[in-house]
Amino acid sequence: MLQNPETKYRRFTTVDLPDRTWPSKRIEKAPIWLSTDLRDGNQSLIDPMDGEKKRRFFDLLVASGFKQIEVGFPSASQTEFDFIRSLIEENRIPDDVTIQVLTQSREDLIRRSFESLKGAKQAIVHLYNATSPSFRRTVFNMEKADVVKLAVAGAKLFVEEAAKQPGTKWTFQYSPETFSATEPDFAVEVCEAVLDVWQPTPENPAILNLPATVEVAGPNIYADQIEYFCRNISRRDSVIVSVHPHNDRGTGVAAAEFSVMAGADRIEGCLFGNGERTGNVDLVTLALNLYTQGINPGLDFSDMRNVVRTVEYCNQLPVHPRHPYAGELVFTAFSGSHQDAIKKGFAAQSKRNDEYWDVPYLPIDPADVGCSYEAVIRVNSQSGKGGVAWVLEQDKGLQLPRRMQIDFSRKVQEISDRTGKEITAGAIWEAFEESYCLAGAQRFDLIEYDDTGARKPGQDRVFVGRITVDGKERSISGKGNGLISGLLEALKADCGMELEVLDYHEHALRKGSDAQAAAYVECRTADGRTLFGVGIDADVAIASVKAVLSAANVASKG
Ligand SMILES: CC(=O)SCCNC(=O)CCNC(=O)[C@H](O)C(C)(C)COP(=O)(O)OP(=O)(O)OC[C@H]1O[C@@H](n2cnc3c(N)ncnc32)[C@H](O)[C@@H]1OP(=O)(O)O
Ligand SMILES: CC(C)C(=O)C(=O)O
Ligand SMILES: [Mg+2]
Repeated sequence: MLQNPETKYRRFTTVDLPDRTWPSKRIEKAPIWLSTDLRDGNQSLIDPMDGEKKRRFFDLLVASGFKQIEVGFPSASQTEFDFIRSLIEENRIPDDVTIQVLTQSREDLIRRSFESLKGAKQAIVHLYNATSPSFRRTVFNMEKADVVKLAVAGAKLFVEEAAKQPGTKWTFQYSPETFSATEPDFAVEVCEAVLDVWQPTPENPAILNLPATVEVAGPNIYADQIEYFCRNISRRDSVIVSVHPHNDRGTGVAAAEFSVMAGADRIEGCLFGNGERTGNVDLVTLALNLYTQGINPGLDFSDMRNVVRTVEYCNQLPVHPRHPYAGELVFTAFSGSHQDAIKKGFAAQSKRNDEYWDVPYLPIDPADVGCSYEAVIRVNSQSGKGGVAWVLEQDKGLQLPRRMQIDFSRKVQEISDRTGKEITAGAIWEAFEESYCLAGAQRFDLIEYDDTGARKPGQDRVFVGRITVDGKERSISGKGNGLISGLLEALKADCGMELEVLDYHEHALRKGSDAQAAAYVECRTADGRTLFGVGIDADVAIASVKAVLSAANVASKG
């Protein structure tokens, strides 16, 4: 039995901001992105990355367009320190990319951090100390004034250490860790004290990073805190307001988006939301959320499978198959009505003149993240005729007429009900061949035919052919006003197979396939059954003859 939460957990205090403006704002441009995969992401891994994995991740981040990358916590370990040294000494940092390192507000750690950055063209050094009541009480045993002193001491050391390395363009960053659980006015007070030391200017701004170290409230409250901070911090033009949402309540992405609406300029997070506990905010989702609003995110995830592969390798953690934009299943519909709508959506999209993406159930064009359209529909017992037809069309180029789709979909449904499993494109094709007697020896098989006799308007055509019937060769002939009716007549007269054609379709197959045409017939048998046949051949006339024989074979099966 669950405990009574009323006596166990406190409600989060809201911010007194009745004139908040962020809810009616829109995001108009991409924020500055900072990937902390190599620091916050790395510190959450079971086995932290070694130098090789860190380098691979770093290269991926650069290739994806990140201009600011937190590369580590240099005072944490020799591995961290050496990795940062190797980036600098091996000249691996592009000129337009700035690396960032994190340090606590402790003298030895700060000095070591600056040491790790010797020779860097530019760098962001990131200072933090927790500021919330619980941390003040429990972790530091400090009053507010002492916490301010701790931050100021660190800030002063930054200035001192930076002065020793004038060849580097330094940017200073301060995080009041646990900002979202800190009294809003105290967060401003600590940051003001740090700014007083750093004296930022619009040309050389400081970064104030406001973390939801643990996400303890709804994203709207975080946005209120950010708007409050932006309104009350001095020197706003000399400060880059950065946010660092974690995802403990599962609303990290919403918190990040709301906070940009509330005035934040920059977001720190990790690819696919890796990070402490439930993770840092997911930068892939944020970037592609912007992209699907028509805003260039400045990040490139057009080869998503490669991004997923590399991140999975480096983190030794899987990306969930339903992860937004990136999971293996996020563009896949199994259910019938979704498949129907997607299939119609693709057809409508190709007919429209504008380029705007508008396909039901697909908020992004899968091609934009390097995915093919084949996987958008897969078939199981939840699927309908549209889905089955889609798979056949993608896989074999066949465009089944509507009533044949219904006929074949029933057969696929029987299989999926029986197996309870997904039916692959290969299994669908096998079922198709089996249903319409396309593979192996059949009762009626075409050897050859001729209908090239003289034709005059109004004159009947004569179908003369050789077929096998139950494996034995037989000559057949029949008259009709066209090829198919001549064949029907021949089948009736010479084989006792009476069929009436109710509907006929044919289409060319897409370039590159061996066969060039497919023909479909819907027939009624003498005993009133309706059934279908299909013929596929390089020659459209032969395809139609095969389609009728396919129907005759289906009729013979009973
Ligand atoms: C929210 C975040 O992600 S913050 C980043 C967290 N990341 C990491 O901690 C990864 C790297 N860290 C490490 O490798 C180690 O913690 C080190 C090397 C930095 C320090 O290790 P140690 O010296 O053994 O100290 P330890 O980790 O136990 O730190 C706790 C001490 O630091 C103090 N401390 C914690 N944060 C800070 C801070 N931001 N500024 C100053 N002191 C701090 C604590 O009060 C505690 O002090 P006490 O020993 O006097 O009680
Ligand atoms: C160090 C800070 C920015 C942090 O990672 C956090 O508070 O989550
Ligand atoms: Mg963090």
